Amino acid sequence: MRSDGSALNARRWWRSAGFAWEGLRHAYRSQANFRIEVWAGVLALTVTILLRAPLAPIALACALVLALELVNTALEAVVDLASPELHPLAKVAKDAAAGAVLVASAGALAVGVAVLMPPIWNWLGSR
Ligand SMILES: Nc1ncnc2c1ncn2[C@@H]1O[C@H](COP(=O)(O)OP(=O)(O)OP(=O)(O)O)[C@@H](O)[C@H]1O
Repeated sequence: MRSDGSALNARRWWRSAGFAWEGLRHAYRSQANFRIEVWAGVLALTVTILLRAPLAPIALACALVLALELVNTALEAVVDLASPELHPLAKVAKDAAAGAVLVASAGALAVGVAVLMPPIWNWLGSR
């Protein structure tokens, strides 16, 4: 009984993970900003690892920006579905979601500068 339930849960989890992966692929293909943020994140993580700087704040900042960009993409799709015509509330929804990405990006930039600048200065000074 119990093992049946676990097997079912594992299958359901993999199915949900597959849908989430499809969402990520869709965002990467259709959203230029998401592609830029993915590669900026890869660059930031690579530099962090090479400089042996603290990884957790950089990884969290990158994850926050990417997650909010995905939510922004989802919200844009829902707004376009619900309100194909121009509507002031559709504008509020899209602008606020874009604002959330902007706030997270500014925060991530601040974290990146605070965490990476000291080791970058040290590295430059030692050359
Ligand atoms: N249905 C709508 N009603 C009112 N204003 C809208 C509507 N759709 C879009 N807008 C306005 O146009 C702006 C850009 O909308 P759009 O859907 O092109 O978003 P975007 O951020 O450019 O999307 P993408 O990431 O796909 O380039 C919105 O932020 C909003 O101000």
